[in-house]
Amino acid sequence: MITVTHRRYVPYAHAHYAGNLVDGAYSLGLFGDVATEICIRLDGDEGLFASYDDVQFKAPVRAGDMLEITGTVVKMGTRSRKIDFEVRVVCRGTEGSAAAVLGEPIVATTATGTVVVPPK
Ligand SMILES: C/C=C/C(=O)SCCNC(=O)CCNC(=O)[C@H](O)C(C)(C)COP(=O)(O)OP(=O)(O)OC[C@H]1O[C@@H](n2cnc3c(N)ncnc32)[C@H](O)[C@@H]1OP(=O)(O)O
Repeated sequence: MITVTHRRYVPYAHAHYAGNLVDGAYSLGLFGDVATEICIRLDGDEGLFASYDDVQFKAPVRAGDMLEITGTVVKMGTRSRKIDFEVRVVCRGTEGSAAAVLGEPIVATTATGTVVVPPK
């Protein structure tokens, strides 16, 4: 099964809540981009997101985080592709412009969703 990984820096312009927290929808936007690449690689089309079965916000995403976003296709239907998603924080700001690579990535967001590609 195909896995696609994106890496993304979270700009401070996206901080939305106290403590520089980013809104949960930010992770869903990142999942959409990963799903788009999966659809292009599998089907030569950007595809359309049909639904999420489950979304879990397990730990905060903060401005200044470096994220790793993965999507793995777990089921191929005729036109539907079910995908498991995960956002992991791999680097985080400490103070001022100082930042560190985390020894153990933090799993921040997980989801399962379905994309649909057009008929061939
Ligand atoms: C990659 C990221 C992109 C985006 O984020 S795009 C922005 C958000 N998404 C949208 O705007 C999409 C809006 N929705 C639609 O346009 C349509 O709505 C769909 C194209 C998603 C589906 O419509 P239709 O093609 O007419 O569906 P069907 O012919 O009834 O089913 C085709 C396959 O898709 C599965 N499916 C349909 N709806 C859902 C659903 N809501 N959740 C899970 N699966 C769905 C079915 O089962 C079947 O699957 P099987 O081909 O494998 O047999």
